[in-house]
Amino acid sequence: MTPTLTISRLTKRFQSVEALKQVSLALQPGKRAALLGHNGAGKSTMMKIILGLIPFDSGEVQVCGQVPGSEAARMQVAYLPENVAFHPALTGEEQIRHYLSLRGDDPRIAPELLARVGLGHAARRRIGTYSKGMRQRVGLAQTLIGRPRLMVLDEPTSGLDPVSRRDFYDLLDGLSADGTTILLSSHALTEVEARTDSILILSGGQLVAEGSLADIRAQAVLPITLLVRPVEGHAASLAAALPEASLGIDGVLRITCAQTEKLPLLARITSRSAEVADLDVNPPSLEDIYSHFSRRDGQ
Ligand SMILES: Nc1ncnc2c1ncn2[C@@H]1O[C@H](COP(=O)(O)OP(=O)(O)OP(=O)(O)O)[C@@H](O)[C@H]1O
Repeated sequence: MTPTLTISRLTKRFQSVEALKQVSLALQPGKRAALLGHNGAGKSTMMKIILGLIPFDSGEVQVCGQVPGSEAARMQVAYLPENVAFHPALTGEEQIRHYLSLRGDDPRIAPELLARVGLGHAARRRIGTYSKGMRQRVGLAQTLIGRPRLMVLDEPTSGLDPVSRRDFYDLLDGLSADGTTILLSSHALTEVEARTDSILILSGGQLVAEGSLADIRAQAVLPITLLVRPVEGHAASLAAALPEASLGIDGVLRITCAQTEKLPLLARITSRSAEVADLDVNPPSLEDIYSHFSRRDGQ
């Protein structure tokens, strides 16, 4: 399958700052990728290059097989900036009709696009009366124009409440199922962990981790935590049998171990199953993995 986005050895410098250093990646059709990184990691610079808004120094970038920013590429790419600004005096429907006309599409589909982002009920109200979340949805409706093959979304869920965030990711699921590739930047690690296919971590301009959460978890080789709840009256005997465990005030035994030690440890615990009321195995969270990779680069 031909990737929707291909970046190889991309380097971008602003005077003395090397904002992107030899970044290479490929996104396949229908994949949802989260771009993570500390402030100044190079996320916006990468998005601007993909959109063709700024030039780069070396490397190669192809958007749907085209040069970024070319008319052929722009026809297939949609962008949602972090802070969307619309004319407050226009209604949502008028604003989307305007964008449809600019692109030469039928303005009559504006209500349908607004309904898809959950704004059907407010389509004829002035944008000046919309909440931040509603304005964000107008932005999202605008990105649906022209059925783009690549959507570049800069912190699309900032300012959205939990239900709106869930609706937003449901919409992305539908778009990716139809083959649209989605690249979104976010600082909300928990939601991208659950709702994207791959994770890209930029640190100091370098792509320090790339892959599914399982892939990058394996690359990070971080310890896992086992939580063992003893049967009442057996905490002391179980703690004695598991000397590496620490007993919390909640009565739960906590053991941190390397991935390779997990199965032998589980065998030891289950051999005393009469004393164990419950057992949880907690792999490192995306937050742990993200801190690991960001720290590795001295951030
Ligand atoms: N026009 C510019 N001129 C000079 N330096 C710039 C310019 N644009 C970005 N930079 C620098 O390039 C680096 C990467 O910036 P970028 O905006 O891409 O980071 P980011 O990951 O998007 O950060 P944030 O999460 O804060 O938005 C930073 O050191 C920034 O100061």
